[in-house]
Amino acid sequence: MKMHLDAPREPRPRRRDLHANLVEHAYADSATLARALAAAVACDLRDAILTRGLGLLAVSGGSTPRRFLAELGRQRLDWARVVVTLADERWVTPDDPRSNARLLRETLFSGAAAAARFEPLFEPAFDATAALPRIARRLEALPLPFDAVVLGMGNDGHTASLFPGGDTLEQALDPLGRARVLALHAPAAPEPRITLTLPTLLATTALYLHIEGAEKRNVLARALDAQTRNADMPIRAVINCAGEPLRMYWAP
Ligand SMILES: O=C1O[C@H](COP(=O)(O)O)[C@@H](O)[C@H](O)[C@H]1O
Repeated sequence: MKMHLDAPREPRPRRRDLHANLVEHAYADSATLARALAAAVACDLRDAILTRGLGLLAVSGGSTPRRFLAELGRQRLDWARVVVTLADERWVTPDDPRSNARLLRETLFSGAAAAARFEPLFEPAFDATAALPRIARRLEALPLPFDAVVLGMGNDGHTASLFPGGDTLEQALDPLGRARVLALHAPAAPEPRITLTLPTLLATTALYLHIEGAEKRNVLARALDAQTRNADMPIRAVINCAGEPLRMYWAP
């Protein structure tokens, strides 16, 4: 397994293997976690810029990553050489408070990182399904693998917008599936979603899971239970299928 450095001068995290393919980095609080995760992702991007001239990053939305995204935007990086997309998007307009693109505008892209190129998972269209071909064309042009993918997780075990009960979940979880991105409707999701598929999320050099709080830790433990199926809690499919151990960043 590869070693990597956490943020310089920060207290060392508690680090332990929770599963053959899941390494936990536990921090004392959310602010320390955000700095450490931002420093780790910035290292991945700088390395990629040196190696191949650009850094390719996918980040998640929702409520958890706000502080991390703001920290990441403050990292010293040649942002003009970075391409950013989302792991998933809610089917709302880009100025809606639930838009993950809006979250990025308010955090990651509020300073120097605005020089990065952003590939949104949104196109003006009648609905998510109608927008999909245009979004997919843009995503297919990205030079995968990603250099870093940062996932979140909901309390039902969804990650990106791979929701239990989603109408296209089986296709989205197919490790050999060809689609990079799909539209998905799920009973638990308040609006239709656009999500990167499992093989797309796993096409990355570094794969992170950012979760906070005791409840999400318990959700993760349930996902790893022998009785759980990938389709019940899709985060399980990510952990089991990732080519490199998933780096879980957690704080209480
Ligand atoms: O809807 C979503 O939920 C998950 C988890 O969000 P959180 O608010 O519980 O942190 C997120 O990872 C995903 O990107 C988002 O669209």
